[in-house]
Amino acid sequence: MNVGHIDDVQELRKIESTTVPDRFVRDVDEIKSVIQDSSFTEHVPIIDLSKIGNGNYNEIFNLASACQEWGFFQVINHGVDARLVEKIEKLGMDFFMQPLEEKLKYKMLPGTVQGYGQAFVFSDQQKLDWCNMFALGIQPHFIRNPKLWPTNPLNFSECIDTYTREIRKVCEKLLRCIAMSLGLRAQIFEETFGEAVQAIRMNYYPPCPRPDLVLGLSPHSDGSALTILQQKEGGSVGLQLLKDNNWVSIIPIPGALVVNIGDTLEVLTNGRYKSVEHRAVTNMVKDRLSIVTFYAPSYEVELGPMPEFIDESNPVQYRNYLHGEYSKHYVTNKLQGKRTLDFAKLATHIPV
Ligand SMILES: O=C(O)CCC(=O)C(=O)O
Ligand SMILES: [Fe+2]
Repeated sequence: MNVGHIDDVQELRKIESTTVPDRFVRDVDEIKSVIQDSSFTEHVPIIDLSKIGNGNYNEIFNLASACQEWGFFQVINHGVDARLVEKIEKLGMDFFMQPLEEKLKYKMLPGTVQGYGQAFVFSDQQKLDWCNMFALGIQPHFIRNPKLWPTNPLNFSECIDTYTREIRKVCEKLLRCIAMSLGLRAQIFEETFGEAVQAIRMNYYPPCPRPDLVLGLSPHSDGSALTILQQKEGGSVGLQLLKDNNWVSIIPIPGALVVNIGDTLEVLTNGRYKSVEHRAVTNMVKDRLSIVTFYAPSYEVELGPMPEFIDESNPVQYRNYLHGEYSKHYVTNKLQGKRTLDFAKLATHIPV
């Protein structure tokens, strides 16, 4: 695989150029509406997780509509300690601010998705994202690569361990709530998933001299069941989702977690809850750190639409497959909107 030369965007930033290398410059149609129309003010729904814990059916109803209409929502009162959130953000920033040489000790090798670098680059023709990533497999334990767990900054790895354990509880709780919002038994996903796979990715977007020409992260849907994203306060607004053909910015609520439906839940619900295409854009003066958790079924689990979502007016839309096969397909293809899910989509028959 020849991925060509991949510039490290933080190093580019140090040159203080007013231009960006060609490999980062997107085609016009790809970039459209990166500069937001400020009159576009729709907000993703807000879900109060503490209300659901108290059996508030109204909030479950809100969750159902958030999943169905948006595929994205912000969660408040999620129970993760604010000090832990602050700590991982600080250590994450400290990690990215280290000299390149230190970070390259954990280099993400071409074609792999763990460590420091740019994932999803497979050819020297591919455009690059204005982003540095640091990713780790967390659970089950066998997906961990201990060589990639940093010794610097001090306590970073320990903090990742604590943080991911806390976030896992939120994932489990959210999946129970989502099951209830679909009229299913709360434990159904837990039972289906087996020993769930959990991974973390920190995305660091330095300021960019030409935010109008580049993307922070290419449009994609997530291959997970559920994704939880936390963003450092004071950073730029960067995450956008595609709704009714418009890119809508998610304005962060301090302390909230952004949650989105991944491809796996789309398949399981036979398209009732769909994964939504999203991307990140950059800013000329502000940087941004996002800390993202991907939560998915065990690799050995066979997935396909659940019978509860199939009837005469809702024919089967996806085939059955092992989650491990999908996961492999996902990480060996470039990010390209929702195209990755074609892997599972059945051809739709147009009646004649
Ligand atoms: O940084 C962001 O806002 C987007 C991150 C994301 O979509 C991802 O890591 O899958
Ligand atoms: Fe994503």
